[in-house]
Order: sequence, then C-alpha cells, then structure tokens
Amino acid sequence: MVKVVICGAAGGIGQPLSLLLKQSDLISHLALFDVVNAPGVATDLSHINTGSRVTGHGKEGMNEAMKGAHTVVIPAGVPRKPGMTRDDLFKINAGIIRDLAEGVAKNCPGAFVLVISNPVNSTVPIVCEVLKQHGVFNPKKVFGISTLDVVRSSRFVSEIDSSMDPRATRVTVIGGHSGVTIVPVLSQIPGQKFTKEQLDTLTHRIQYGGDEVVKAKDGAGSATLSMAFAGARFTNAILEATVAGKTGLVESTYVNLSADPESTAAFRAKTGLDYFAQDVEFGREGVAHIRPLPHLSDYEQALLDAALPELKVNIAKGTAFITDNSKI
Ligand SMILES: NC(=O)C1=CN([C@@H]2O[C@H](COP(=O)(O)OP(=O)(O)OC[C@H]3O[C@@H](n4cnc5c(N)ncnc54)[C@H](O)[C@@H]3O)[C@@H](O)[C@H]2O)C=CC1
Ligand SMILES: O=C([O-])CC(=O)C(=O)O
Repeated sequence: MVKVVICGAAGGIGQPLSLLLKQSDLISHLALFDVVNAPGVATDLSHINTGSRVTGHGKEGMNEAMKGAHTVVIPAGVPRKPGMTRDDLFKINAGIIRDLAEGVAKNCPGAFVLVISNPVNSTVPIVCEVLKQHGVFNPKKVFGISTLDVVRSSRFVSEIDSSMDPRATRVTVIGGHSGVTIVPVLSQIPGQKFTKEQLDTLTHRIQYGGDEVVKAKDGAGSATLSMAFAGARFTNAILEATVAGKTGLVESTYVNLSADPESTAAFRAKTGLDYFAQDVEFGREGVAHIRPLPHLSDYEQALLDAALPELKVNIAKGTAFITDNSKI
C-alpha cells in the first residue's frame, strides 16, 4: 500500500498536482487534505479510471489523511502577490508548515516529506527541526522541491538555442529557491557555450522566473501549473526510487546536508551551511548520495558567493522559528 498525501490539495498547485499524481501506477491511495474544498476535489478525481483510491479530508481531517502515509507533499499556504518576496510569506506559511510537520511526526514519522511551500529556504529547516524535536528526523527523507528552477532552466536555454531539446537538456541548479540564492550551473551543459550577455539574460530569468509569473498573474497568485508539473516530476522520481527500486535517478533538490555527511563535510566546514540545493542521487531510503559541487565557472562562483549570505539568513530564520519556540 503506497499512500501519498497532498496537503493544500484544493489550491492552485494542489489541484493540478493531484491530477498528475492520479496517473501514477505506483500510488495506491491518494489522500487529499485541505482546510477548504478537499472532499469536492477528491470526489471529482476519484472518477478517473486509474488504480489509486482517492479520499478527501477537510479541516479536521489532517490526522486521518496522514495516517500511515508513504509520502507527504506540501503545497499548503499562501502564494505571493506582486511586490512581495518569498520571505514575506514566512509570517503566515511558517506556522502552517510547523503544524503539518507535527502531523507527519505523529501520524507517519517514516514518511518522505516533499516541501513546495515558500519560502522553501526556510520551510525545509522548519520541517526538519519539528521532526528532530519528535525524535523522528531522517535527513534522507526531507526535500525542498526546487525542480521548477531546473524545469525553467531547461526551457529557457532551449529558447536561446533552438537545437537544444528542452526535455533532454538537464541543468544542475544549486543553492536555494529564491532570487540570488538560485544558482544555475549553465557551464556544465554539454556542448554549450553562452556569451556573457546570454549568461546574464538566462541567469536573471531563471533566478526571477517566479516573479515573471507573479507579475503576469497580476495579483491572482504565482506559478501553479508549471509548479504542479515540476512537483509531479519530483514526486514520481521519489516513488520510482523508493517504491519501484529504480536506480540512477538524479534531481537538484534542497536538502539537509547531514543526509550524506561524508560527501558534504568539506562544503559544510567551508560555508557553515546545513542546507543546500544540489544534485542528489535517489535510492530506496531517499537520499542515496549528494553529489559534490560541479565545477563552477568564475561567473558561477561569483553567483554562489552572492547566494551564501542570504541562504544563511533564510536557514537561521526557519531553524529559530522552531528552536526558539520549543513549546509547540
Ligand atoms: N517550490 C516552488 O518552486 C514553488 C512554491 N510555491 C509555493 O506553494 C504554495 C502554494 O501556492 P498555491 O497553490 O499557488 O496557493 P493557493 O492559495 O492556491 O493554495 C494553497 C492551498 O493551501 C491550503 N491551506 C492553507 N493552510 C492550510 C493548512 N494548514 N493545511 C492544509 N491546507 C492549507 C489553502 O486552503 C489552499 O487551498 C505557496 O507558498 C507558494 O509560494 C509556488 C510555486 C513554486
Ligand atoms: O515565485 C513564487 O512566489 C513562486 C515560486 O516559488 C516560483 O514560481 O518559483
């Protein structure tokens, strides 16, 4: 029995993500939790003729939804409006994520937890700290989904060079998931050599792709459909590795570096960071290996240097939200 829970399932991301995951043959039970409209969305999806059972769980239904889950995907919380940074969402989303992490600790302490809610740089540390307080933290099982940065990179590169197939062009994106903390490693794309001007354009567009959507939606929210695509790609990769035992799966994702202490020791000592997005190889237990940093060009090294201070502040903020409020 593979139960996957979507928290925030009736939202802009939650609905299309649930639709995409209803198509997975690796899921036997899709449990949709939201404080509004979950039963309606669940009933609608439940008529689709794939193998999984779908259940809907409203406001009081978190425990029931999470009981025995294999994987919990979290796109719950508020999205940005024009003029806001992702960090501006912390005030509301931090408490939502803390409560959901509590639910995981109590109902499915061994589950894989895939965090979409922003600010990801801080919400992932919140989840980890809550699980630590409950004595159930396994760093191999908690992920911040930064796949949309990778998806955008592949697409935007193909718009500059039409000979590149956006599906086949894999781009490593390191750092975090907001503005300058997003560091695309474009120098490692095989056979590709961008001019400085192209690099500037591509890098800015990848770092601020989220803002492009927020602006275009003009007050109606942020990326939902492309995020659902990215979220489904990431969740499917986790399920293929952990349920089906498929090997060789790699995604750039934001993780706690203690998931692979050996491989990350030097980087942690040098930067003082406990969380970072990097290429991660998946295995049966989740993180199998965090790859060492790829070779960075001088351009990318400068981007990384600019990313580190903000990332550090974001991580400290998420961590302190739990460790300084330890009576949750
Ligand atoms: N990681 C990434 O790359 C991306 C992250 N995001 C983030 O995803 C989050 C969700 O975005 P949207 O789906 O557009 O927002 P939305 O407002 O359309 O949907 C959020 C859903 O969460 C539900 N919700 C609120 N509190 C809840 C709780 N305590 N338990 C369960 N459900 C709860 C709401 O009722 C709503 O249905 C935002 O924080 C946004 O910034 C958005 C795009 C990309
Ligand atoms: O920009 C936002 O607020 C949503 C997001 O994380 C993205 O689209 O990358």
